[in-house]
Amino acid sequence: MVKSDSKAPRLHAVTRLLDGAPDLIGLADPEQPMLWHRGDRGCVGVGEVLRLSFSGPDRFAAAARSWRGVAEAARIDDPVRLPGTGLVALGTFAFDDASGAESVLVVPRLLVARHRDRWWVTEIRRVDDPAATDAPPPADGTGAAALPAAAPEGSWPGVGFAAEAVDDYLSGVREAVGRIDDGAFEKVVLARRIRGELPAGSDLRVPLRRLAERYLDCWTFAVDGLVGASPETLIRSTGGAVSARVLAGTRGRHPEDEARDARARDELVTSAKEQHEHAFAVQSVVTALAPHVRDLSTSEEPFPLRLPNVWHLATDLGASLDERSSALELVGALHPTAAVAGTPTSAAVAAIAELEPFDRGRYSGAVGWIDAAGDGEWVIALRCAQLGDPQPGSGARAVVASAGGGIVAGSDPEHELGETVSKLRPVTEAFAA
Ligand SMILES: C=C(O[C@H]1C=CC=C(C(=O)O)[C@@H]1O)C(=O)O
Repeated sequence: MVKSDSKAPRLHAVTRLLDGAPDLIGLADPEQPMLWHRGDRGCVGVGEVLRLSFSGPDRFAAAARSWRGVAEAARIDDPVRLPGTGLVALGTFAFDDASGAESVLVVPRLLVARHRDRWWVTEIRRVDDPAATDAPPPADGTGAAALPAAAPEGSWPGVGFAAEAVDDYLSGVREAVGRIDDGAFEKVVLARRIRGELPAGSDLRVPLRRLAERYLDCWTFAVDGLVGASPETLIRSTGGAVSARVLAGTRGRHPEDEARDARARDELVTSAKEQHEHAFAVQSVVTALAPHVRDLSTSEEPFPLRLPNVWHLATDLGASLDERSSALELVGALHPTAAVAGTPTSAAVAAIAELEPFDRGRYSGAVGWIDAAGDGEWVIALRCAQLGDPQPGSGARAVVASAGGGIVAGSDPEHELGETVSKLRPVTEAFAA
């Protein structure tokens, strides 16, 4: 492992267009998948040439600095020049400054990717690796690269989950509402966890495919054992254009009953409490982004975003980048938004540390990718599960999923609990037998 403070290793990245249209999920490693996927865009990483590891309050800034060093030292042969061609790292960052979870940037050995109707492969080698050559990926005679072969999909026994400490969650929500009434803060996001066990040899491409096929408006991801499908874009930064999608305010869906489902949506859109909760989240993103951008605009009214499991109140933001901030620097400026922490931020983060009886790890942190130009896409790590290392002997892996919700004046603990059940559905259904 290369530590963030060591001299930047020299990488050589070669990108070539692909002739065919590979099944990206099929190419993922069954047990250690590395994936970023939404509709007709995405990438799969195979193997690993570099891993940078970070922790503590400086983790985003240290990662941005290290990545800039790696990118500047790299040799990049990229005639394709699309978002995500050339040298790319995928990453996942912990929520809390004091988290015991590692934040990482990982550069795969091979990246197979798609942007609409263009497909490409990037091969990355370490220049200091004696096995490295200057040879580009094998070409098929037309200048396009040849496709790697996908292994057939294996078995999926399924994971059943058990809830942890539901009473602690309910009493935490009651305590938070009391503190809000006393004026300690205005909003806090409290979460709870569920836990399961994945038998050895399970093929994680099965839940990833389910998430990608079902959650079309979400980014399906797998980075260093963090697997999920998030609807909330923290930041997308490509070629000087910046965008984000802020979510806060939720109702469970009722797809089996159209009238009831429409009532849930209308109730969400007209609820003063939900609009209030949403406004905090939008304001936190606008305030954090404003120093880095110009021409910042938002969708006029929060709109109802329909996902298979929930309705969310959503606001889309767009802007032009005003300086040479990389996507990672923007992530560092934005995190944690009021969609996952609360308002004011520091009081909310302190209340989370006190009222949630666990380390969130990477849940509600950031997950995404960055390229050598500093462009990238990062989502808030929601609707996801963290897989542990294989246990000695059995090879089974712990699977821990978390979900939370914004607590404001008037929040009802049982209602909030129900909301976390809806938010956990992407994971519980994708991991089911
Ligand atoms: C904190 C979570 O969701 C956030 C994103 C959308 C809506 C939210 C809400 O309505 O409370 C949360 O702020 C989660 O999914 O665990």
